[in-house]
Amino acid sequence: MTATKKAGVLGATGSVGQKFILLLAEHPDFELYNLGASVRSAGKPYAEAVKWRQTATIPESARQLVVVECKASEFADCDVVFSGLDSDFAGDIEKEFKEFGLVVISNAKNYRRAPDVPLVVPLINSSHLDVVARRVKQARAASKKQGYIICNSNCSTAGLVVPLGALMAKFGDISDVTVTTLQAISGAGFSPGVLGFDILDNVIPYISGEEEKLEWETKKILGSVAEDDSFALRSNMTVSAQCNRVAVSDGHLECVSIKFATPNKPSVEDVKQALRDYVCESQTLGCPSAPKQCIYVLDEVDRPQPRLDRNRDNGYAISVGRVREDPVFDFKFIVLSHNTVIGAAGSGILIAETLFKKGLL
Ligand SMILES: NC(=O)C1=CN([C@@H]2O[C@H](COP(=O)(O)OP(=O)(O)OC[C@H]3O[C@@H](n4cnc5c(N)ncnc54)[C@H](OP(=O)(O)O)[C@@H]3O)[C@@H](O)[C@H]2O)C=CC1
Ligand SMILES: N[C@@H](CC(=O)OP(=O)(O)O)C(=O)O
Repeated sequence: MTATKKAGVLGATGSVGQKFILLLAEHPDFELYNLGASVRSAGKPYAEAVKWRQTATIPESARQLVVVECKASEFADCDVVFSGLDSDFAGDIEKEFKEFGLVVISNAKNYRRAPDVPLVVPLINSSHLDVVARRVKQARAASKKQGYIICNSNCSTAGLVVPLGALMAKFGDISDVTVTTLQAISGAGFSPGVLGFDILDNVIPYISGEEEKLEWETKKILGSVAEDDSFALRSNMTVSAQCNRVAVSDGHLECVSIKFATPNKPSVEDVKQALRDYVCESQTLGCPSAPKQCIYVLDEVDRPQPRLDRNRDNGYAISVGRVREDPVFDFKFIVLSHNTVIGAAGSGILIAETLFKKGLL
């Protein structure tokens, strides 16, 4: 099958960027067309510019592509641009791309709180893309090219909101959430990343800004779209997060407790079944990267585990285990998500596939 849409990747040499290269290399709809990174990398063939850290080898389709600077004019022919840029630089660069009329799907934090920017975890709130759909249709009717930014969430937030959203869809509002994360080192990126000496034989109980992101982004993602197309935060939910860095390469594990707003509580078996039954829009649309199952509920007492479970459905699925009653809240469980796939590059690709299926790219 020949890919029909040209894709650019910004930050192509980084932790998220390398995952984009792997996931897009054989993609049926998107062709790796332009790769961007800093001036340190620009001008070199990708294989020379990148310090490759994936277990799969560099795809042939990327090896010889010459990395360019992240200037919108270099990406003028792209139908979609995926950004895995360092957040120190993503703000200005993504804005320039949007103003140039390009579609940017960003992994950086810079625009997640912007009132007109959808913050999307495609397994749970792809409905927020409707805002973009309306803007694109209006622009097309006026024969204009519409640039816009869509953001992915923080990687820990992506894992958390999937079971929360699935349970809210079945049983109604959740009023209280506590989450303690054990986050992989790939989440800290490669430049400079976590020093081996700091993480070996150790756990670091602090990740800058992470707890605030989990507590805020969850409410935007699980919130609604107001009549004026702004995003209304879910105000009746309190989220409390504690974040830790652990010596795992990929895969964020999260210990979650939840309390439902309703006095009529489901049983543990009802909760497990609702998670297993959950179906997302990218599945019903037939998006090529959609997981076979959004949420795998594991019954083994010692699962999920990052090394054993992070690659379910190529990293696009979430694993949930140890679902049980909580003596303080209602239920507690463990969530595992692949931080650079469904927590980053994979989410971006599912968003683009959803736009493509809906004729918006
Ligand atoms: N890692 C993860 O699990 C997740 C990360 N994110 C977010 O995604 C983004 C990328 O993260 P990550 O891949 O981990 O980071 P890395 O540090 O691994 O990669 C950063 C990328 O940005 C490029 N870059 C740095 N400076 C500039 C510049 N001045 N101009 C253009 N490009 C530049 C680098 O290019 P060069 O090699 O040339 O320096 C590199 O390609 C961040 O905003 C991060 O917060 C989001 C979700 C999950
Ligand atoms: N901070 C996350 C990675 C991430 O998602 O960052 P951000 O929210 O800035 O995109 C981690 O360290 O694992």
